[in-house]
This record gives sequence, C-alpha cells and structure tokens, in this order.
Amino acid sequence: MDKVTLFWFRRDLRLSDNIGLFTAYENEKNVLPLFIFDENILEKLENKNDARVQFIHNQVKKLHSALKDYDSSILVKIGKPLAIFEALTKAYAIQNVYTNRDYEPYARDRDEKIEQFLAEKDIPFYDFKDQVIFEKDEITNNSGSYYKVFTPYSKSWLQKLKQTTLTPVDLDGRKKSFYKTQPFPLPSLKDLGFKTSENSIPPLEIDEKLIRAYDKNRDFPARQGTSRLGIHLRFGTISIRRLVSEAHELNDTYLNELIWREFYMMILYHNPALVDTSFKEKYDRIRWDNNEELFQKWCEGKTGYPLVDAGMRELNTTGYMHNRVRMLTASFLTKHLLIDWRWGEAYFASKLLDYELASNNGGWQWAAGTGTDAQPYFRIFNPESQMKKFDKDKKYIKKWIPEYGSSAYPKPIVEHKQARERALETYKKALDGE
Ligand SMILES: Cc1cc2nc3c(=O)[nH]c(=O)nc-3n(C[C@H](O)[C@H](O)[C@H](O)COP(=O)(O)OP(=O)(O)OC[C@H]3O[C@@H](n4cnc5c(N)ncnc54)[C@H](O)[C@@H]3O)c2cc1C
Repeated sequence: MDKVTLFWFRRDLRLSDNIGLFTAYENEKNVLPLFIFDENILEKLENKNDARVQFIHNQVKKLHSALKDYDSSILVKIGKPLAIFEALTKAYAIQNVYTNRDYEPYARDRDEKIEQFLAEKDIPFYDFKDQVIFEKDEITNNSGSYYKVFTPYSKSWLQKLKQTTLTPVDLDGRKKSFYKTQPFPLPSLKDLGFKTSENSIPPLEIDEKLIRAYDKNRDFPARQGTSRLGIHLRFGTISIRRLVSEAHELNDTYLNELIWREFYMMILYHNPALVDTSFKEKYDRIRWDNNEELFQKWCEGKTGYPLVDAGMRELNTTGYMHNRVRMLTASFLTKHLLIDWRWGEAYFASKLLDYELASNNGGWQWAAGTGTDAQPYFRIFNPESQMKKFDKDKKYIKKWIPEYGSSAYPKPIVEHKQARERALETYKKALDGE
C-alpha cells in the first residue's frame, strides 16, 4: 500500500495561497489531494440544474488539470465522507490528513467524527485557518468573550489587522511533495445526478476601479457597483488574504463588508443553534402569520411592490440579488407579510449562488430584527421610499419587470401602512410576552 498524506479540499478550491495545502506540501511527502462530493449535501438539493454544483465541478476539473503539472492528480469521490475515509484507509497507508477549517455546524460535526475515526487508526488530522482572517476566539472584548455587536467587533478586527501580515503562501513548483500518479478519473456532472445550468458565474476578478468607488455605488441596484465575488469567497476560489490586502488599500467600506462576513461566521460558530432559532430568544415568541399564498407571491415576485418584485425576479433568474434589495425583500417578507424569517432564509438558500449559511442567517435575522443588530424591531423599510431613493429612474425595476406600468402588473397584496402597524403590534405582543 502506498504511503500518502491526504489533503482534503472543501471550501478552498485553489492551489495558490491555500494554507492547509501549502503546509502539507512543505512538511510532508506524497501529498494526495482529495475532493468528496458529499451526498449528505447533494441529496438535499432539489434542483438538479443547481449552478453551484456545476461551479464546484468546474473548479475541481481545474484542479485536476493544474495538478498534472506536478505529475499528480486529485482523487475525486462521491459519497458520505466518513464512509469514504473508511474506504481510503483500506486503499492507502495514510500518514496524515490535512485540511482547512470550516465553521458551519454540519461541517464541524462531520470533521469531529472523521477526526475520531482517524485517531482510532493513529492517523493525525490537522486543520488550518484559511477561509477567514480571524476566527473563533481571535477577536474578543476586554473580558475575553466574543463580541455580540458588530461595531466594536469591527474596530477590534481592524486593530488586529495592523499587527498581521497577509503574505501569500504559494507552492514553489517543486514536484516532489505531491503523490506521483497518472490522472485519476473525474466523475461527470451526470455521475453526480446533476445537469448543466444556464446561470452564469461572475468572473473571478478583483476590479480595482469598482472597489475604489464601492461606497458611492454599492447601494444602487441598477449600477455595477459591487464586486460579485460572493461565490468565489464561498468556495474559496479566491483567497480572503489576497482580497483583504487589496481592499485595505482600495476602499474602507468594502473592507467593512468583508468584516461583516467574518462577524457572522464567528457568531454562528459560537451559536450553532442559530440555524433555526433567533439570536434574541424572546423573538421566537412572534406569532407569524405564515400565509402560504402570500409567500408564493413573494417567491414569484408578484407582490405589487416593484422593488421587492424586481429583486425576487433577479434572484429567480440569475441566482443573484443585490444587497440593498436583499434587505428590502427580507424586511418585506417578515414585517409586511409576517412570514417567518426561516421560510425566506430557506428560499434564499435554495437560490443564491453565493449562499453562505452564516451570512444568510445573519442577513435574515438582521432584517427580521431577531439578530445581533442593536436597532429596535420597529425599523420597517418602506418599499416605496426605498425605490425612490435607490432606483429613482426605475432602471432596475424595468429590467426585471417587463409588464411594469401596465395592467398586467399586480396590485399591492398588502397595504403598507396597515401592514406596518400589524407588524409593530405583533412584535410588541411577542416581546411583552402576551
Ligand atoms: C437577507 C440577506 C441574505 C444574505 N445572504 C447572503 C448569503 O447567503 N451569502 C453571502 O455571501 N452574503 C449574503 N448576504 C450579504 C450580502 O447581501 C451579499 O454578500 C452581497 O450582496 C453579495 O454580493 P457581492 O459579492 O457583489 O458583494 P460585495 O458588496 O461586493 O461585498 C463583497 C463581499 O463581502 C461580503 N459581504 C458583503 N456584504 C455582506 C453582509 N451584509 N454580510 C456578510 N457578508 C457580506 C460577501 O462575502 C461579499 O461577496 C445577505 C444579505 C441579506 C440582507
């Protein structure tokens, strides 16, 4: 049996500036790259044209091709990770397993079980920080606890960044560290039970000009004002260290958004129960109306509120929705329609190309007022004034609602003032314990 060190790729699908891979490459021999198409995740995806699966498949294909330069390859498996590791320990004399850390509850549980299984066979499991600049307990307040509010967290994060070097770590082209092999077979999308998708993926490009003007343009959905790097951050096709180094030079507001990403990951790490409960517990007493017919209208972008509808249609068509409109559609669902934020969160999770549990959950709880945000629940976006402020020429609206302005466009499904009052009353009752 060949002696190998496994490097297990997950949310870090790149060779360059990949901390776990680099460390294995520097310290071990016969590094064998591995990727597992995890059936526990794939089985939950109802849409068999899911563009995210295609994206991952393409990236794995790129790694497969790039590793030929090292006379090596990537072993690609389909199945349940623990069963795959069981089989791999029979096929190879595994010396170590290296990987980068993932902070989501499912991933932590999976890794714990695999680490335990490997420990029984005396195989060390090494994991590394790679997908964030600061993780878990690295940013704490004076009493050593994690921050529950963003602003002091971000100040402390920026302070710590000053003492941190972000020099990229790259493989130096030597071939000797990788396991020598002919290319392994690569399963097709069809083997995974998926088909090709028509959704296009935003390019992996840091557009300096766009980022320099980010603070001026980012709130207007008709402009190309945001970086669209979400999916690349989600699957690690871009290095966060590289992006932060550039953002730091280019635009503070942009950097601040990358800090939000880490804030929500840190919050979810410390509160895994957030996956289905409110951060502020008493908000779980809210009596949602949960009208299925209205939910359907919201999903289809037929609420009669143009900016809400444009956003939902953009999401349904492209897998993307602009942040300003994400905030509005989420506020509208939870406050105007009194539908549980978990319904909206699940809908976004099924559609967003850049779906990321921590940010999606954080964004939804922010909009519903149940999360970490210090703002009281009575902040309720007015869809009409949001439209006047952020899409005054109706460019975005007309792009996504061709029938806008005609009799074919639906009348509003709720009246703003009444809906607002009903939300305030319902939230108050919940908080007063009635
Ligand atoms: C209800 C709701 C749901 C959301 N769901 C997700 C999600 O599933 N995945 C996701 O990555 N973001 C989510 N966001 C945050 C934000 O809307 C997206 O990150 C952003 O719109 C992605 O577009 P972009 O890549 O052009 O971002 P840019 O504006 O160019 O920002 C760059 C990167 O910073 C990070 N970022 C930006 N804004 C936020 C934010 N508010 N919170 C956390 N990270 C942020 C993202 O990684 C983003 O790609 C959600 C926001 C709301 C209000």
